[in-house]
Amino acid sequence: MSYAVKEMFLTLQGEGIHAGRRAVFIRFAGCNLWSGREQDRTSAICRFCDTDFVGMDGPGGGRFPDGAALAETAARIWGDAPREERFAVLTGGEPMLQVDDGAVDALHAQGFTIAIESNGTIAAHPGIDWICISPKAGSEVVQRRGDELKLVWPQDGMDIAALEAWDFANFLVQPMDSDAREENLTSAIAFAMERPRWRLTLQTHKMLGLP
Ligand SMILES: C[S@@+](CC[C@H](N)C(=O)[O-])C[C@H]1O[C@@H](n2cnc3c(N)ncnc32)[C@H](O)[C@@H]1O
Ligand SMILES: Nc1nc2[nH]cc(C(=O)O)c2c(=O)[nH]1
Ligand code: SF4
Ligand SMILES: [Mg+2]
Repeated sequence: MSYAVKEMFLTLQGEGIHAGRRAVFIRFAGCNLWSGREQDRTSAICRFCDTDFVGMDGPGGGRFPDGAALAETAARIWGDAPREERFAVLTGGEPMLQVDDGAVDALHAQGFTIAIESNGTIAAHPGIDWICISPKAGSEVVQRRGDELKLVWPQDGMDIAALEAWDFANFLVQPMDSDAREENLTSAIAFAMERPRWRLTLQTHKMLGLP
């Protein structure tokens, strides 16, 4: 199938266990928890999104006819750095609306280790090498195992004990970026102080001025 990609760019992973790692980000267009239109935000399931994922008009974005075209562009963006370190982060929008065998096999054929950032409402593709799930209150998460669970905090109506029963190797709490970011940071610090199983993660790319 073809893929609608908002943007594709080289940066450092800003969040989570792989923070600081060189990565090609592939931001797929569209999400199942919000249309991406501001007028729909207050009625959406996910209301705090910090990302423009509408359309295919960003840097490196476009319609890719098949996995080979997607992966060749990712490899070109990775450039001359060592091939054995190639690392791609599939995000969006919700990448699992589009990611399929064609994308995963072609990225692997180009030597990429593949990570995903997903809301977990659609099962992750089994070929993905690193699964990060970020649950959203009011949604049904079906992907309850993976490498990192990244809880954006605070979120009303989140059952933390239920999250802790899921099968993740790492439990991370990330302060919500909003007009209340300072209170949210204080709350996220308190969350991690009270629950030593959870680690604080910050959106370091925003501090560094990286995309
Ligand atoms: C834009 S989402 C795209 C991937 C997927 N739809 C998801 O929600 O996981 C990428 C990451 O940013 C997080 N995020 C989105 N808005 C945020 C905000 N305002 N503050 C902190 N993290 C946010 C999401 O929870 C997710 O972990
Ligand atoms: N540098 C950088 N790191 C990120 N980690 C997760 C991101 C995302 O939007 O999925 C993101 C992003 O947009 N930029
Ligand atoms: S699920 Fe992810 S991409 Fe969709 S609106 Fe929420 S944070 Fe944004
Ligand atoms: Mg982001």
